[in-house]
Amino acid sequence: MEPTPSQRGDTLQSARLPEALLRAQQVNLQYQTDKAIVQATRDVSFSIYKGDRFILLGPSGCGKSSLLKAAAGFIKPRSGSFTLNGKAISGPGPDRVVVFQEFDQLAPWKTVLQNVVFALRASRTLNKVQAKERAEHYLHRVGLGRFLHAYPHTLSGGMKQRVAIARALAMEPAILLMDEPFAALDALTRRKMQEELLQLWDETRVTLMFVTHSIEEALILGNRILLLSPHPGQVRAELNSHQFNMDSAGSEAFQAATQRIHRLLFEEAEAVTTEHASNHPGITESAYEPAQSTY
Ligand SMILES: Nc1ncnc2c1ncn2[C@@H]1O[C@H](COP(=O)(O)OP(=O)(O)OP(=O)(O)O)[C@@H](O)[C@H]1O
Repeated sequence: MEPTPSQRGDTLQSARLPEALLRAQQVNLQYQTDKAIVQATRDVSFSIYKGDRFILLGPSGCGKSSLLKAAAGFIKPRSGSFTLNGKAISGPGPDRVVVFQEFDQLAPWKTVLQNVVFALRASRTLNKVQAKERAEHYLHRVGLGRFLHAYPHTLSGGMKQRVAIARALAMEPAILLMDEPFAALDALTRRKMQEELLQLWDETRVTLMFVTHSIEEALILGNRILLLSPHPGQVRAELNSHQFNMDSAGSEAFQAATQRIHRLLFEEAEAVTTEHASNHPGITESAYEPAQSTY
């Protein structure tokens, strides 16, 4: 049967991509050192859509952190551009908040609550009462309601990281930029934090850009993964991975996806192009699919 005009419209609508929230176009990042110019990334392009859990995955030194810093506005591309909602990124802003690895993210002389309130007050959008209410709300959300008045040195690594995430979420940014946020944690805590991040995402649908060099972490957390080649980082492939979650690790499809990503990352580009995504039920290539609930 012929589709009705409205059905045809729906099909066209669903085939159309949404506007990108954050877009990198042909980004070349370089560092000038005493001795030489270090090319960190070469012509990297990608688009992150609202609600994505977008992962930058690649070996050490491929430029993941540099891309995140450039998206945050801390460093400027040598050429190419970053845009947020179509506007060029020219410096840091409250619409992009970064969570780093655990080390020293919190002021040790401030309580948990004061740390979050301070960040909110610094952005000058909330008064004292509003900032306190917002801070308490997000600290409860990450399960730290009983630790509002604790000092950072009395918290475990995982709890400190939760404060940093609550502080970032409390800023209600357009995108949360996370640079290996769980890398310094032990394996069990890391797994718990991954689970909590997915739960938080389910509740908030915050857009995430997440840097990791762990294939497993990328598959568990991401709905889309950008694979970068070894130094200097170039885009190797872009994959959809929303079908995996905390419970998938160890499954056959998960193992197959892990092996395939490993090959894509570490084998020669020519060998990679001979392989086709349809041979691998675990992950699909390129075509955008929005993030879905992880439970
Ligand atoms: N401040 C800097 N000055 C000079 N070179 C730098 C600087 N920061 C990074 N680089 C170089 O740029 C390249 C990319 O570094 P970057 O930290 O972005 O990689 P990465 O993929 O995040 O690595 P890792 O996973 O080890 O953190 C590397 O060769 C690195 O040595």
